[in-house]
Amino acid sequence: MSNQVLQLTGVSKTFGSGATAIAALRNLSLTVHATEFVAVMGPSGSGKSSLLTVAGGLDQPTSGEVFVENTPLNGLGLNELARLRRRAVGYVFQDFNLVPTLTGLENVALPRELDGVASAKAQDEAMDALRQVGIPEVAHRFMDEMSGGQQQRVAIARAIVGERRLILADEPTGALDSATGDGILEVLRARADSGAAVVLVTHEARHAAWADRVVFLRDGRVVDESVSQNDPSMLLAAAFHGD
Ligand SMILES: Nc1ncnc2c1ncn2[C@@H]1O[C@H](COP(=O)(O)OP(=O)(O)OP(=O)(O)O)[C@@H](O)[C@H]1O
Repeated sequence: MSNQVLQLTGVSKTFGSGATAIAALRNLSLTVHATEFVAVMGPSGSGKSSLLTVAGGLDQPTSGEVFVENTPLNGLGLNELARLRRRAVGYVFQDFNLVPTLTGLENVALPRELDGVASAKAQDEAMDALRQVGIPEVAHRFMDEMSGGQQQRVAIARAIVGERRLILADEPTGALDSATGDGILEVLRARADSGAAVVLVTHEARHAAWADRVVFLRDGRVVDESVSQNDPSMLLAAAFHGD
């Protein structure tokens, strides 16, 4: 299907080798289409973050293939991979990964400018993204002048700026109070509704209710998938599987 934004086929990821090898992902396959919002849940160590880093081309699978917008990542050189990541993939890291010497606005505009968008346009887009996550007031502040929650929202704005088609978010609401966290889920949902594919790692069953589908991992494998938004049985399943 042409509207596949992310496809993992038979992906395994092993850290280390020999007796101490750790299998983080085992023969995992997953397809996420445009307009789809998928929540990934599972116990600590089940491979959720590994799934995201491999899906976003930040790490290579040990075996199997990853396609982003039908482009096989393993066929790309480093520069091409970096370009594809900037253009197509918005990534929210657990530890935000913001540049401390840049302002909030500059952090959000940076990937667009690196991609050749004129500075004024990149800054307009960045301001729009900061408004969407509810913090236009931090545009001209540096990281050490922001709360943890504000930094987290800058990281989310950077991931959604410029209409990226694949949004990968690793526990993006961790530093936020529940009302602000819900606001972020709303932003991610709206991104999916307007054409992006969204993959969210979360521990919170409540957040999974925003998703079209919940994928449960255990020991690096998909052990269950629940479909249908706002289905109470899905919430129960999510609560059961969460740790
Ligand atoms: N860089 C690494 N080197 C060695 N082992 C790793 C590395 N990254 C992850 N692992 C191991 O791979 C397995 C899966 O880790 P991963 O971080 O993907 O799980 P997770 O489900 O995201 O966990 P959490 O919910 O605690 O963040 C774990 O056993 C972890 O210890």
